[in-house]
Amino acid sequence: MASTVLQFHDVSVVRDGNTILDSVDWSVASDERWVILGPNGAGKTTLLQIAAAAMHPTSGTADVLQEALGKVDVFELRPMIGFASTAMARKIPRNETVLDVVLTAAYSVTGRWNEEYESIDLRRAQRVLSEWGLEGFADRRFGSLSDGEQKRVQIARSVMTDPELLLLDEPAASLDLGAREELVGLLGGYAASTASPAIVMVTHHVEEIPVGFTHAMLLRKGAIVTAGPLAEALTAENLSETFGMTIELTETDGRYAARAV
Ligand SMILES: Nc1ncnc2c1ncn2[C@@H]1O[C@H](COP(=O)(O)OP(=O)(O)OP(=O)(O)O)[C@@H](O)[C@H]1O
Repeated sequence: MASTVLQFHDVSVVRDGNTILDSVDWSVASDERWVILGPNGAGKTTLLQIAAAAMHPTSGTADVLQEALGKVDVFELRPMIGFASTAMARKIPRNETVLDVVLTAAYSVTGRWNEEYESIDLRRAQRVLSEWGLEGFADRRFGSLSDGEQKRVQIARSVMTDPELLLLDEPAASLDLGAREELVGLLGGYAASTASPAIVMVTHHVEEIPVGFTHAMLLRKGAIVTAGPLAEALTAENLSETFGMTIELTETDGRYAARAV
């Protein structure tokens, strides 16, 4: 049975007198796959930071994996959360091998030092690499990979610990069309598996929503425009309100495309 992995009640974040998140109520169940869309500065990354137990709300309550932020040791919570973002990627040493980038997730570190890895970790890392289309890449240096390959390594790293919640901040940003399609296809396959955790993905483009994603949140100026099942939330009308322009939305075989009218 599905359990609740995120429960936000009246969550606000204020920084330097600016309201970055404004009274957000949100609930995510373990079998849901969410996409979060909104203009630059809408608060998407801030929302993800709270979901990652990396930031506390200024007011309101946020339960992550059924633990209330502020009352739980976040260092116990974080290993159960996979988080892939550009900020995380910057911490990965360029000369680290792909295998070590993924393996070190088991120890919540970046950069291999003298840890002894169990063979079970090694086998899991190799399986995760092959699931993300990275067979044959184990010995390559992270810095020598293409953007698309690096993004897939980051996701492989974030699922290495078998998390209960997977957070992806713009996983397809800067990818060319082929690399994007490859990644969106892999994410769709991953999302379809009942063994996969709850997923929350921030993106700027509806074209990057994998087939099988179930829910959407549209954010504007820190406030929710709409949040709910994908078919109800992701409409031309809601996108137009979110981006402040008239937008046309099309859907073909579970993939979306949008443009201004
Ligand atoms: N520590 C901070 N102090 C002051 N302002 C901040 C801080 N962190 C974020 N902000 C501001 O909060 C707003 C929301 O930022 P956030 O990164 O969450 O937006 P976003 O929707 O992810 O944007 P983008 O799509 O451009 O990545 C921005 O205007 C940003 O400048």
